[in-house]
Amino acid sequence: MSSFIASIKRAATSFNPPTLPNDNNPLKFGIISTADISVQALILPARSHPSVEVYAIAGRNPENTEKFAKKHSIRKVYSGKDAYQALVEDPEIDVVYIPLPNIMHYEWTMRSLNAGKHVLVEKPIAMRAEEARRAHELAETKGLVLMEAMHVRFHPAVARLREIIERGDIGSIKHISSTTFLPSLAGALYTDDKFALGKGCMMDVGCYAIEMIRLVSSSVPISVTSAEYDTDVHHVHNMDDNVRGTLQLPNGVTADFASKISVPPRFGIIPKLDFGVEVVGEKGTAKLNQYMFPHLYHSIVVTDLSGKKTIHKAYTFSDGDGTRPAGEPWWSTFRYQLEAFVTRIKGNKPRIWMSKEDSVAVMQAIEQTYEKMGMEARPKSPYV
Ligand SMILES: NC(=O)C1=CN([C@@H]2O[C@H](COP(=O)(O)OP(=O)(O)OC[C@H]3O[C@@H](n4cnc5c(N)ncnc54)[C@H](OP(=O)(O)O)[C@@H]3O)[C@@H](O)[C@H]2O)C=CC1
Ligand SMILES: O=C1OC[C@@H](O)[C@H](O)[C@H]1O
Repeated sequence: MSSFIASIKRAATSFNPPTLPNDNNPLKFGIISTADISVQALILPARSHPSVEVYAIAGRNPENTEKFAKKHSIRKVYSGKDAYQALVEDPEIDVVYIPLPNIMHYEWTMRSLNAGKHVLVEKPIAMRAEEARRAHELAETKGLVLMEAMHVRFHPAVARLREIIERGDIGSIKHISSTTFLPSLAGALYTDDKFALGKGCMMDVGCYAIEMIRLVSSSVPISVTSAEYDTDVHHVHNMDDNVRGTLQLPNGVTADFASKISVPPRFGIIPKLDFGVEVVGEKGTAKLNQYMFPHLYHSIVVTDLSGKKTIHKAYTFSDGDGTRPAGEPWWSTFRYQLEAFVTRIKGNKPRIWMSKEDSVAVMQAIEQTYEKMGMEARPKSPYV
């Protein structure tokens, strides 16, 4: 009962976090578009980060954009046809956050970097591994920070799972299984026009399943050995859903993943979500249940060969210091991600990072999955 109440308290605080005053010279963030995800991914996390001010927003529709800015107390509004470019050129802005449809990520990352801004771009970083590489090369040349918002990496629960594996509790890894099942209420149904925007299950939640396998195994490269999909929920011939795949990792380790964005509710009403990663080792297994919203609840279940189970949980880090705080139990993956991103911009080393190599490896695995499914690859960015 007490853990249920603690979970409700964490959920309530994460949806309505305390607003801390900004420090003297906060980083000014500009958001390109009024995408819903910016609220969870940046606007709420920024409230409790003294070094972040969500300063500007750009949207295509003036009325919507004004309304969004007012609701979230954003000072500066750009709207209309040239709004995105005007925002990236705003000399006041230090960082651009890009929650645009996937097909637009590469273009607006390149435009923002060329305008001298640091960039936080939604997952997947681009349409192709080559675009991810080029974007990172430009960031390196310009001395700017670019990071793909692969938020599931950043929570202490994931770090704890890695510690358990690294200290040998389950012995050497043999197999990893990873699942991302999103309820149909939360996943947008695919229609024909979504292909051009770069949608598809692998570009949506499938990339998390791949990322979790990479993360717990610390493996680059990985290679996709088989993949299959269904189209029977959306009935759109080139839209993958219910993807199942297998992977080969270094040292003979194997993996499988399954991803769906349209899992029907249990009994017609209870949303069913499953974001789990299970690692099978020679001395036991370790499973992290619920890596997507781990601040709400999660568990890491370690089972030894005799069947004995030990449960671990981690809502904060145990080694907090001045540049890398321990966090708060209600901090979401997005709040920890923002902490790491700002730490890097300030020239310090974050505990966890999503590097160029990580982003390129995820994109490569997505490309390989489409190829193995015998499916048309998502379009490349038209931006040159
Ligand atoms: N981390 C997470 O948990 C989540 C991440 N995401 C990621 O965020 C990104 C955006 O998600 P998505 O579902 O595509 O969001 P939307 O379909 O809501 O699109 C985002 C915004 O892009 C702008 N836009 C510009 N051109 C177009 C266009 N041609 N069609 C539609 N919108 C356009 C619109 O803003 P405006 O009109 O204001 O300019 C729109 O609100 C994706 O990369 C997705 O992977 C999404 C959900 C959750
Ligand atoms: O990243 C995501 O996670 C949550 C989903 O609702 C969304 O479709 C996806 O892009």
